[in-house]
Amino acid sequence: MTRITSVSLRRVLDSRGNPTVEADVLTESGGFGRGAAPSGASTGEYEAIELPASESIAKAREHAVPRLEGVYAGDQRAVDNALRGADGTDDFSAIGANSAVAISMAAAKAAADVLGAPLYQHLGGAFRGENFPIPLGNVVGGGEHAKEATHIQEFLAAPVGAPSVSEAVFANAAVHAAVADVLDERGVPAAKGDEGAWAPPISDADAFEVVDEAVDRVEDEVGFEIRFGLDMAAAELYDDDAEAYVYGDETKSADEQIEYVAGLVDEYDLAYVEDPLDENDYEAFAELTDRVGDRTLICGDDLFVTNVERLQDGIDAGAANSILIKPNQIGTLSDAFDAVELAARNGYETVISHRSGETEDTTIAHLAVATDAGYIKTGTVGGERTAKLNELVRIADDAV
Ligand SMILES: C=C(OP(=O)(O)O)C(=O)O
Ligand SMILES: [Mg+2]
Repeated sequence: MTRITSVSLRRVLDSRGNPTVEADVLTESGGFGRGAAPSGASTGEYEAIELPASESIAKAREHAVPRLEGVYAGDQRAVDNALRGADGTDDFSAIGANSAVAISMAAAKAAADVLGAPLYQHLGGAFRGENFPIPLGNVVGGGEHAKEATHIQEFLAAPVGAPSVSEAVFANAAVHAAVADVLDERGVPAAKGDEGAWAPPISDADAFEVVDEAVDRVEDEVGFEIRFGLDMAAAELYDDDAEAYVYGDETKSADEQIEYVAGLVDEYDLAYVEDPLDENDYEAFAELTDRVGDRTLICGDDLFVTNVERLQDGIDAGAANSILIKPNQIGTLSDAFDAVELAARNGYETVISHRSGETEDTTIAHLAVATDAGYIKTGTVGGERTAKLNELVRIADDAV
């Protein structure tokens, strides 16, 4: 029996030290699941709404919890429909997407617990667990995740030739360490940003050199192909009034930005470019994808916000060839699955992603395996990041 008997909610710390929502779901037969909401810093304009943790908890206790009692935890759509019904808005602004996503994930885990199956198998079925995503590892970063560092938000190691997920995870950690060596050799001090990437006070051009060198060194060491990619988080660089992308004292028009990114793809053989353009500019996304989409992934994060309607607009426009999936951007696992399925039906690659504010929750590692995602973006070092990476290693080792 997987009927939900209780849902409890509490405030816990996230990796930035901010309060976030944790949910516990219990079922009639003693199944237990716990989920915690992550939180973004460079959030997209069209994301579901996160409320202050205390307010979200109070609203969810009043409106959602009574509706969830008696619902089958194993029927994820019923759980998520109950959450949507309790909220009554399109963007979870009534109870908060933070409580919604924490409950949605906790219910899935409670159902898996009742079944005695790993979460990825409950979500993805019996034939999942053979394919693993390539982890994209943030090794240098700035933007909204670290002040006085690069304008580009994330430089991401992409160990595309790794023979196993474990070797890929360790390769990314080695690139992270090699970046520290290269920075040290150049006499550049570096703190870390929100996701554990190095946040050196250097130009974007210098960061490309540093990451390229670090990747080369580790590639020589491990003997398989490692490339790198970017999350430009360009909506954060875009100034609506100036109609330009602002890089400190320099600005670029949309055409110049397309030219710049296309040049970077070729110069550095980039495997992946996320949000290279503003979240409202489908047309520019389409132009860039037309130019370089045959040799790199152009991924929409703030552009699509895990939302099937925005993704469909992108598919119609030819904008991008991949989508970032962040369950808290949309509020439930069912909605996240719908976005993955629409993407897959249209030949878009999927990249399951963490947020810059994270917890020890490992749901996204299971989600990536369950959905057969090509990639996962979940950092490189730091406890809240390694929680997901180590879970992937355990799933591959059949040890969850
Ligand atoms: C993980 C990201 O950052 P945030 O969680 O701050 O949106 C991102 O932009 O992809
Ligand atoms: Mg992003």
